[in-house]
Amino acid sequence: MVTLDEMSAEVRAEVARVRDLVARLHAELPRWDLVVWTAGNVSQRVRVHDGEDLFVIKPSGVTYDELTPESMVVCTLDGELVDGTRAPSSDTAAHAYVYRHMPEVGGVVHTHSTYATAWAARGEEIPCVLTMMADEFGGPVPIGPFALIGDDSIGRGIVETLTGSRSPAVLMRNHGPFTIGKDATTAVKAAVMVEEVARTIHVARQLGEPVPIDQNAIDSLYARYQNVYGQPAPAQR
Ligand SMILES: O=C(CO)[C@@H](O)[C@H](O)COP(=O)(O)O
Repeated sequence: MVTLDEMSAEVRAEVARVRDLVARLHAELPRWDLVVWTAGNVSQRVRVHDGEDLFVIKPSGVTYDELTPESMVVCTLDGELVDGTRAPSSDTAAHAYVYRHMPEVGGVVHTHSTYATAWAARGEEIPCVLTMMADEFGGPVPIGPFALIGDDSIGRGIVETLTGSRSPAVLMRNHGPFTIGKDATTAVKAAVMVEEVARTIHVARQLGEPVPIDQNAIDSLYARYQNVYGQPAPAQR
């Protein structure tokens, strides 16, 4: 087993930075009411230029108020422990599978947020009937297959469902949302947004049938939000 101490100073410095970031991002899950007790987890890939990538994930079953950068666990993309004093998340295999099969993904988040998980319990995708959905998801939020925790099943379901999809979120049937992003911050944002739209559309459906948005409008909204929205990128010096 490779250990972190055997790696370059550059890798060790990047692992320390990602540990701090992932520990701070875990606090966003209870902050946005996306988890209770120890449910959910966040990870981020550590890109290693002259070797195999790693990723940082939370330790299993540790309450959010006890999570620190030092408690974060470092694993290989095969889910093998590289550094950490505690057992890694029970979703480590799922995160690892996503990182192995979706090289563009830098962050993975799992929550049990109430409304998104309610849609997962019914195995029904969230229809794209809000401009916010078109912005963030580029269409509906899809349902992934039922899969037991502990092996590659969940990871395979995430990859099979999201490969080729605009959506950064998948509702794993009878389980809950998993989100991906270019980094963990982006994946946490997707977790916050999928809960928001799940709740809003649930409320809308109590009052009647939501009105669909024309596909051309969805495409236009998605392109604007993904490429224009927000502050312009700083000019290259
Ligand atoms: O969904 C499950 C268990 O069904 C897990 O994702 C828990 O929600 C978090 O597990 P740990 O990350 O604490 O191991």
